[in-house]
Amino acid sequence: MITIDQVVKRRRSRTILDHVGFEARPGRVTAFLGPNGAGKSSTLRILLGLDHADSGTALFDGRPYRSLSDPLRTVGSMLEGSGAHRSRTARNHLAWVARSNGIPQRRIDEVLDEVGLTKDGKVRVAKYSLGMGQRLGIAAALLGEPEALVLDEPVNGLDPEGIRWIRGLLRGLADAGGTVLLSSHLMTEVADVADDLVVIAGGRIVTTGTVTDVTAGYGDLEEAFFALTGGTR
Ligand SMILES: Nc1ncnc2c1ncn2[C@@H]1O[C@H](COP(=O)(O)OP(=O)(O)OP(=O)(O)O)[C@@H](O)[C@H]1O
Repeated sequence: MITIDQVVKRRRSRTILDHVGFEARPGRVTAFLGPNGAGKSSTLRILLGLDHADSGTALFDGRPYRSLSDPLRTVGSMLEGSGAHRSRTARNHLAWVARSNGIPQRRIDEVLDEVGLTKDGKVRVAKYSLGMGQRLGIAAALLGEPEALVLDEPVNGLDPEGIRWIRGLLRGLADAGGTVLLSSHLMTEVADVADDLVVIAGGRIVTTGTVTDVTAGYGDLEEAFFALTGGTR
C-alpha cells in the first residue's frame, strides 16, 4: 500500500505540491494523471526518497522509502528512462543493479524475458530505441520481485505493441496482488489498464476514484481529463 498524505513542496516562492494526498492499493493499478508540469514527477521523487517534502508523508506500508531495509524487494521504480549508462549492455546494467542489491543473477534472464529483451541483452544501451530503454528500465524495476511498482510515464516512447505489452504486464502484477502506480499525461493511454485514477493539476489533487467514477458525466475520456485539469481541447 502506498500512502501519500498532505505533501507540500515549495521551490523558491512557488508551491509546486499543495497538500497532495492519495493512496495506491494492492491488487490495483493506480494511474497518476496530469498535464505537463502538474507535479507528478515531483511527487514520485519524494515517494522514492530522491527529494524531501517540506511537510507531509509518502509511505510504503507505513514506512518511508529511505527506511526500507531491502528497497528493491519492496518497490521497483523507473523515473526518466532506464538510468543505464550508454556504454553498458542491458545485461551488464542489470547485473550491476542485482549485485549491488543482493539479488541473484538468475533474475537477469528472467526479467529480460519478461520485458521481451532476451535477444537484445548483449546490445549496448546506446543502440537502444526509446521503447527498448523503457523496457530495460522496467526490467531493472522488476529485478527484486517487488510488492510495489512505481513508474513515471512508462508508456512514453512505446509503440502500439509496446503499449499493449505494458498494459498486460501491469495488469498481471496487480492481479497477483501487487501495488502498481504509474504516471501519465494522457488519459487515453491509461484508462484501459487503470482501476483507480488520481488526477493532479497545478500541484493539487483535483479528483480521485475509479475510472468510471472520474469520467462519469463527460462525453469521453479526453473531455473528462481536460475539464478536470482546466485545459482546453
Ligand atoms: N528542480 C526544480 N526547480 C524548480 N522548479 C521545478 C523543479 N522541478 C520541477 N519544478 C517545477 O515543479 C512543477 C512540477 O513539475 P513536475 O516535473 O513534477 O511535473 P510533471 O507533472 O511531472 O510534469 P512533466 O510531465 O512535464 O514531467 C513544474 O512547474 C516545474 O517547473
